[in-house]
Amino acid sequence: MIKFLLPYISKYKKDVVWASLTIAIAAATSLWQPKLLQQVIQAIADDELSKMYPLGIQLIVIALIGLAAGALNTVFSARIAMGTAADIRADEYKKIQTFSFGNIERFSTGSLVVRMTNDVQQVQTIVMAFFQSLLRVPILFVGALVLALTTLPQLWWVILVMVILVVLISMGVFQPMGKLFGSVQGWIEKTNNMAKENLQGVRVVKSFNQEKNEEERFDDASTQLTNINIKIGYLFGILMPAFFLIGEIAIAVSILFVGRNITSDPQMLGALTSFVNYLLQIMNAIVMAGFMMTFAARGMESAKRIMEVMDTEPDLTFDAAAPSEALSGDVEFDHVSFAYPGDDAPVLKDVSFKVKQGEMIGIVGATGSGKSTLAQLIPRLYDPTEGSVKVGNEDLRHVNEKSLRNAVAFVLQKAILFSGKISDNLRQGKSNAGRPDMVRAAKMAQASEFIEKYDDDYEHIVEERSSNFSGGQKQRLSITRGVIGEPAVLILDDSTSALDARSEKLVQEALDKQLSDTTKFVIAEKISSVINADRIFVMEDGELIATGKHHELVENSPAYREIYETQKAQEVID
Ligand SMILES: Nc1ncnc2c1ncn2[C@@H]1O[C@H](COP(=O)(O)OP(=O)(O)OP(=O)(O)O)[C@@H](O)[C@H]1O
Repeated sequence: MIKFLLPYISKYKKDVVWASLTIAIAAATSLWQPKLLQQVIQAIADDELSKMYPLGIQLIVIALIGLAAGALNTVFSARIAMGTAADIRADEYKKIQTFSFGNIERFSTGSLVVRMTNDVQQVQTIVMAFFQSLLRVPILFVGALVLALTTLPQLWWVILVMVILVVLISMGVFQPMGKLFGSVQGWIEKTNNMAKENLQGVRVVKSFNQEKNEEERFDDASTQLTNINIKIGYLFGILMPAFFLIGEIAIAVSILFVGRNITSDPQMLGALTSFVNYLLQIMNAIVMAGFMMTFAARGMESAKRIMEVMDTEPDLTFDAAAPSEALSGDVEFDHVSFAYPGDDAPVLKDVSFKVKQGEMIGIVGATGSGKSTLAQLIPRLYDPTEGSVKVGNEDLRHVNEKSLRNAVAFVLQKAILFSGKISDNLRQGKSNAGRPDMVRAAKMAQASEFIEKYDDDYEHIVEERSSNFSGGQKQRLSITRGVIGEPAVLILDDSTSALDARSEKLVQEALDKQLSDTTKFVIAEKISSVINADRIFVMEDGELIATGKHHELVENSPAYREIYETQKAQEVID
């Protein structure tokens, strides 16, 4: 953890120096106070009231210096802790941006969110605690020990017994507490995921009347989290009274052994008072060290989880040396097989085809046959396990990332828009798009009619999770974003499913006419959506079992004929 944190903390060298200095001053003042108190008591005992004033003033000044040093230390520690946390969060976010789909799926989005928020918060807490107690613990411990021993050396054994007892109890309590803190993180992640899933799927929850079930599921996880926190509370509950008891017994024993000397030796009263003070400071230092270790255990767990993210190599990187170029719309799969990362079963098996620029390809097949998977390899969301994928006659492993992103637009069935304005979302497809580009693209996607009804048309707000648009509207906006950059290759993955038949036909006609040079892959459930395609690919269990025009396939491919006839019969029933 130290190796991980050091480069971050070393950015705040000046604050580290100031935090250390101020805490050393604060610790020194708390060691000085009992000595002054001893002198005050001595002055009272000696009836030397003239000494009282300067001593009283000294006490107040020391207390004020201690207070100011403590306050300043909090400021410097907070600057280090918050700065470090912000830098880690930014680096983690940057790292996650380099992740492939596979990387993100392996962590799960919920886990990545907790690792970027709650775990960073834990690290921030430990850094803060560290700088607030960094020098305080050793200075207090050694200082109070030496001062106690010089004040009443005959009571060395009281100190020894107390230190042994406090250390033993600390070890017994802080160790299980550290373990419990570790498991708290896992349960926070689980409850966060549950809350996220429930809120995102709130329509399903409500329409299937699942509120009660969801509540129970959440309650179970939340109860587990509560139970762990209660156990931590119990341990704290034992810890504090145990320490107080040890402290009180140590004080009582000290008084018992030297108290009777007070009448014969008046100096003994002041010495005893300051000894007792130092005893408490020694105990304080050990307890603080225990807390630090527990915090460190929790922070370590979080730092480990952050480091896992930072140490993950993106399993798909683009060739930085590849030159930027305008790729043509030719697409080729050469004996491509593919299994999802972490899965052995191939989802695509030895798929080969060549598509010429400007062709329109329909892709049909049963659900789970591998249509979307095939499409995802074209913008290189994954690399094939075997074989190669080429766009513009270039193997994607040797293509410049920007060139590929400019060449291939992918429109998903589940339209995802970002909060902001419609225009912001469209500019994701073409960064310098002006209003005429937007109007032209929206017309192609049959989106202009509804966008232009808004007073602020293309500047209309997209709310979080695009909740102010219907499913069909979202799909149209998503298609608009896909076509606005006039890509060399356009993939529509079931992305007209929420459009009525007439709108779907209009979109296809517009794409045919206005994007005639663009290669189009249209994945469709209904054959009627791709009946006019230049070629139709038929997928079955990850294999490309037939290709051809509609009438050819009806004649030559029994699998295609079966799908077609089933759908035709269904249409008659409908
Ligand atoms: N991210 C993933 N990780 C692991 N397996 C996956 C993943 N996505 C899909 N699969 C599996 O790959 C197979 C092919 O899925 P794919 O989504 O490509 O099929 P599809 O033909 O597009 O289906 P549909 O018509 O239902 O969209 C399925 O068996 C599916 O379970």
